[in-house]
Amino acid sequence: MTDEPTIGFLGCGKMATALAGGLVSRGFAPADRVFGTARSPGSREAFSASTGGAHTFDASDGGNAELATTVDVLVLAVKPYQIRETLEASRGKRKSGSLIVSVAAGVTIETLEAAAGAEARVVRVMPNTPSLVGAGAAGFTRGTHATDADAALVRAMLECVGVAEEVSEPLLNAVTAVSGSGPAYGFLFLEALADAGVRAGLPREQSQRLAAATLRGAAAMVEETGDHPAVLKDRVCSSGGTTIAAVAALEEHGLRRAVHAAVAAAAARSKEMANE
Ligand SMILES: NC(=O)C1=CN([C@@H]2O[C@H](COP(=O)(O)OP(=O)(O)OC[C@H]3O[C@@H](n4cnc5c(N)ncnc54)[C@H](OP(=O)(O)O)[C@@H]3O)[C@@H](O)[C@H]2O)C=CC1
Ligand SMILES: O=C(O)[C@@H]1CCC=N1
Repeated sequence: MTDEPTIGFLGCGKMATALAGGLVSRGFAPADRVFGTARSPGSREAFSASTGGAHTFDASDGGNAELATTVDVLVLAVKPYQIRETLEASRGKRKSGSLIVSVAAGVTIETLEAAAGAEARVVRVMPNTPSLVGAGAAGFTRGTHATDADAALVRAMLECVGVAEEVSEPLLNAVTAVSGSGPAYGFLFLEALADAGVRAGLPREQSQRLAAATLRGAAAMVEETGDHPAVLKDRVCSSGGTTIAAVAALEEHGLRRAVHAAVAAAAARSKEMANE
């Protein structure tokens, strides 16, 4: 493999577009070393636009095989139920020495290796869509034949667009539930906070800007101070003040229970998908 590997996304939908877009805009790979495949022109055009012109192949017209032949890193980014079939179809067509990276939720290393063929080097990744803006959070686990160099390459890719944690495979269900699906929880909370601000009288755009900057600020405080979130929360809560009144309302309405239930549901679903 060269210093600058070619990276191909088999399936160029929402996750592939976010990851590829982030990798190109953050300088991990120039657009002419990034490729994608999909069946519809719409998917391919959106991928190309978000990556500054990465070339795409038509999956309905032999494009998946062309991609497999072309790239050093083959990122499987179709729906989980399509992974086995598309990976089996790439057998005997993949570029010599290429690395397979799957971003599919719930599809195990065992399934990937069985579909890819003997000795295939596989890394399983759970990224998230904020990769597009360099604020991703990902977990990954290496397959039986993946080398230290493969793991280092995947880590470098993921760290170019955010943070990356190597975990044992069973923990990928938890990673999926916390950071893979997590942006949706953040967006839901942010939408609710902005709505509530509108209800309290703020114009919509101002409320949304304030809500987004506040959540970003809270996350940055946790990351940059290393303080426990509870300590930071306590510093906002003046005795008899506004914040503790709001915190009490959140506790009464079951915020913590709701978050626990959400993460447990996502982790259970991820585990279940391994058997589908
Ligand atoms: N969305 C997210 O936040 C995250 C998703 N993931 C994982 O990423 C994967 C993709 O999810 P997501 O991006 O959301 O889904 P999308 O539906 O947005 O993307 C799937 C892509 O696959 C293409 N496709 C379908 N069939 C084929 C085929 N036979 N050959 C090549 N391409 C094909 C689709 O385009 P077309 O229909 O035009 O062919 C589409 O571009 C999933 O496995 C998911 O678990 C992981 C982490 C986060
Ligand atoms: O909802 C899903 O199944 C995918 C995996 C994590 C985020 N989106």
